[in-house]
Amino acid sequence: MTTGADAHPARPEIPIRPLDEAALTAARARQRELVKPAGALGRLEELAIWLAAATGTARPQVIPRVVIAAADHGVAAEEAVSAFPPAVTGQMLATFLAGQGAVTTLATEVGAGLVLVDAGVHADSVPADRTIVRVGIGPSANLATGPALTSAQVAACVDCGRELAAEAALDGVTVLVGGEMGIGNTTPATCLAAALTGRDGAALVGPGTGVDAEGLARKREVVTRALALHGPHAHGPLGWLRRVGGGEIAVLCGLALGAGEHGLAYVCDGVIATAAAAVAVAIAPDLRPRLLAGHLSPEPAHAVLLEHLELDPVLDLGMRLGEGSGAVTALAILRLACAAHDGMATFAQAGVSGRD
Ligand SMILES: Cc1cc2ncn([C@H]3O[C@H](COP(=O)(O)O)[C@@H](O)[C@H]3O)c2cc1C
Ligand SMILES: O=C(O)c1cccnc1
Repeated sequence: MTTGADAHPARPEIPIRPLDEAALTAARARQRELVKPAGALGRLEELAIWLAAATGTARPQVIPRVVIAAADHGVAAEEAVSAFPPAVTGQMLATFLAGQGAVTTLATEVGAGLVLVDAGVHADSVPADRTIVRVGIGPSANLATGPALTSAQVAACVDCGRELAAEAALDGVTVLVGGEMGIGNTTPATCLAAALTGRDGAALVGPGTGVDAEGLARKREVVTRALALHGPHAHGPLGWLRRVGGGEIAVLCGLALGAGEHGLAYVCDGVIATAAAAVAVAIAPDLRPRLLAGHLSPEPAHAVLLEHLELDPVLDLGMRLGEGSGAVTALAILRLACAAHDGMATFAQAGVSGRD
């Protein structure tokens, strides 16, 4: 396997739609007129204004879709970095299909549509269901001994994510959530967090699914080894994505980019989805204002990524699952924010006296 320099350009040109200034101004003005003291709904006001700007309408609606990308990882098979076996990735896809996973129950409750993507699940454990979108690649290679993906695999995954965002826009979706399932994927996510922020990788390693002290030490060693192996050769965010990423992370990177291209809002979940979004922002910096941090995960790399992206999480509930579960939970708050923004009367309409 080659560790030669990355051949592809670091920053392909991806046109990101700017926020809609007119909708932003109109939504801000509306908030000032609603029958409450200015600012009294706190972050709910900001959320409605943000969604107005992101979706280009003064009275925005949350029409959500969750794309769950799944992949297996050579680093999980070969370096024992997870508390669970790789077979769980495909088994959880089957659980999602049955509507019985955490994210699927939460998504049903907030009325979000779901799309499942196979971005490299082991062929012997992936469900045969025809509704699953298939990128057509296998599990990533062990990032501790060589590049995780080939350039062609990265391109196929990123294109798949961008296409799913385009389809969502055509279907009238306004808010996209990227979720993931991939045993071992906190390891690539932590590598990417270190690479993008310049922080020490070992210090960003967390327990993921709950590895013991020995597993944690092994994970730190693996992350340190991977960063040392690839650092001298990696050029730009796409180079890092190829070397230390994974299929589901590349799909979610493309999904976030696609949200930017098609004028959708994008809600980041935990450490893996946020690492993917951070790669997308490194490729296309104009994407950042379209992102919302749904929640804060206790994985150390997550806080560092959010700080790097200057994103303030909506929720801090100690959730450390992934799947998109934290972002979907935040959709409930976003929906309430929009309900108040749209449904409240103005002072004039309600016949309520304004400030002295
Ligand atoms: C049953 C089960 C359901 C999950 N749903 C999400 N994850 C989460 O855990 C994995 C990452 O943690 P690590 O790097 O430690 O393997 C990913 O699949 C992530 O989505 C799950 C993990 C398990 C075991
Ligand atoms: O932050 C997350 O999303 C996360 C944390 C642990 C395991 N899987 C996902």
